[in-house]
Amino acid sequence: MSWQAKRYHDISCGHRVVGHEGKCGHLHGHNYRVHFTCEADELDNLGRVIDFSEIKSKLCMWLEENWDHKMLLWEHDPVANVLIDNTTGTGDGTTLGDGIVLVPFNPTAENIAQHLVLVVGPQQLKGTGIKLRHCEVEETRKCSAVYTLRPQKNDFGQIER
Ligand SMILES: Nc1nc2c(c(=O)[nH]1)N=C([C@H](O)[C@H](O)COP(=O)(O)OP(=O)(O)OP(=O)(O)O)CN2
Repeated sequence: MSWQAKRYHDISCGHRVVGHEGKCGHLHGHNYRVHFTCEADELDNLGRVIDFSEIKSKLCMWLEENWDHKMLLWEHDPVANVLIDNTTGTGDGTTLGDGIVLVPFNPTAENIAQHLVLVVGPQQLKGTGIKLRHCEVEETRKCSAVYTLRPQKNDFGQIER
């Protein structure tokens, strides 16, 4: 038996998809909606998977602090390498390199969802006994991608949820 608790969060990010056949290879942005699904085998003594406010503080706030209003670029993207070290002033106290976040993947919705489940979830939920099982990343209200953590077998061949 398992339970799931869900919360979504909205952020705005720039990105580009390296090698895209069409317009998505250009620098552009989205109002992303990210849906987090947390899972537990047991409920706590109040009957919760995890308090909704903890999903907010641990996962939604991670998005807010790390990615919101930033430009997500693949670390191997040649455009990123031009921008990241660029200290050319823009006249308002910022530089062209400000707000660039290098990520270790081409920033499609699929790769963003996978990174959140495999890297950010375990880091942010460490010690809680809760898993980030599933993440859906909406680029627009029409289009989204989903990554789901599959149950794995332990050394005894038992399914570990
Ligand atoms: N499977 C995926 N396909 C695409 C992704 C992605 O992350 N995963 N990303 C993009 C682009 O980022 C693009 O901005 C979105 O593309 P698209 O839906 O074609 O464009 P619009 O939102 O402008 O939709 P219109 O209906 O054409 O206005 C592309 N594909």
